[in-house]
Amino acid sequence: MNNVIEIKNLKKYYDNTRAVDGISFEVRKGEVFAFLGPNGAGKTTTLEIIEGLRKKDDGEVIYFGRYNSPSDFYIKERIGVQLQNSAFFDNLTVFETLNMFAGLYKKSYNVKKLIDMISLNEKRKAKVKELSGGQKQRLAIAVALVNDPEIIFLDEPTTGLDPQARRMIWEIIIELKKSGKTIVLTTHYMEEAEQLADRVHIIDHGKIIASGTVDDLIKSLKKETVIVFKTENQKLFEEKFKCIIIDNKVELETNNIEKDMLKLLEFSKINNINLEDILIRKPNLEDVFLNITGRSLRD
Ligand SMILES: Nc1ncnc2c1ncn2[C@@H]1O[C@H](COP(=O)(O)OP(=O)(O)OP(=O)(O)O)[C@@H](O)[C@H]1O
Repeated sequence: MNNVIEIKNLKKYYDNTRAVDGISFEVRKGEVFAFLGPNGAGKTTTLEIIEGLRKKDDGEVIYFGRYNSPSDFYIKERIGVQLQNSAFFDNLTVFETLNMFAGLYKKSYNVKKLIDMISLNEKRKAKVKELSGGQKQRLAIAVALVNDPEIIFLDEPTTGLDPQARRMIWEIIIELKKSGKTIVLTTHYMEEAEQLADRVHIIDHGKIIASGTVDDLIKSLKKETVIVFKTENQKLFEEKFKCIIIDNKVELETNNIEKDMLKLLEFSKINNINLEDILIRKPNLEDVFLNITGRSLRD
């Protein structure tokens, strides 16, 4: 039995919003499973239903092949949850906070080791209110680990953090995977999914619109290269070459870079148009999302 979680036809509607619109997937033991999607796609709602924090309207959540209630004590002892916004007691120290949470479980991780794991040793006596955003987020992950869970849910663990703080969290997640934990992660950062995930499920308007390994998803585009440039005449290129405009740049996906590059340059010369900041890159998950939805992940 390799699936630790199976989700069947999950639904959650709010008035006119189909927050989760009939999604099914499974999470395999030991993998980093990522939900990638823009704001409002339904990631948090899905996660919170699986965690037992929100009620579903329909569908099934099955843990370890047989338990269908996340609020069962058996399940609670085996999962760890980091919410998108965690509220801690401002005046407790890092050590006191973790010690308090550890006291809630039958089995708990050694708090000193946990502090080591999240590299907050120097801050163990600091009060929560004195921590930086990245340090607070690492504390939130440590709280999720306090019961030494088999499955860890991380809801947008690096949102709003600077690149260095983000990397520190990525390293913690990589170490957790190495130690055999299963990690379910949501993110709207394509790089995060690319760096960490064994399998990515792209979610939009409450539906899973693509899933697979990062490589498989990118290969599904069937394009080898993307030419990116800036110009003041974006519309002209959009019409003539079926380019996409994203972040004020023009992007052309191609399987024949020499031919298409020449065409672009000739066209710009004939029409006396300047092309600036030309670069060539490999396709990424952002392109996958764009090709399916016609929108950018960051819209
Ligand atoms: N309690 C609620 N009442 C009404 N609508 C809600 C509620 N919670 C979520 N929604 C709506 O459901 C949709 C999905 O929201 P959800 O928070 O799950 O998305 P998300 O992908 O996690 O986005 P974000 O990254 O912004 O958190 C959104 O349109 C949101 O406005």
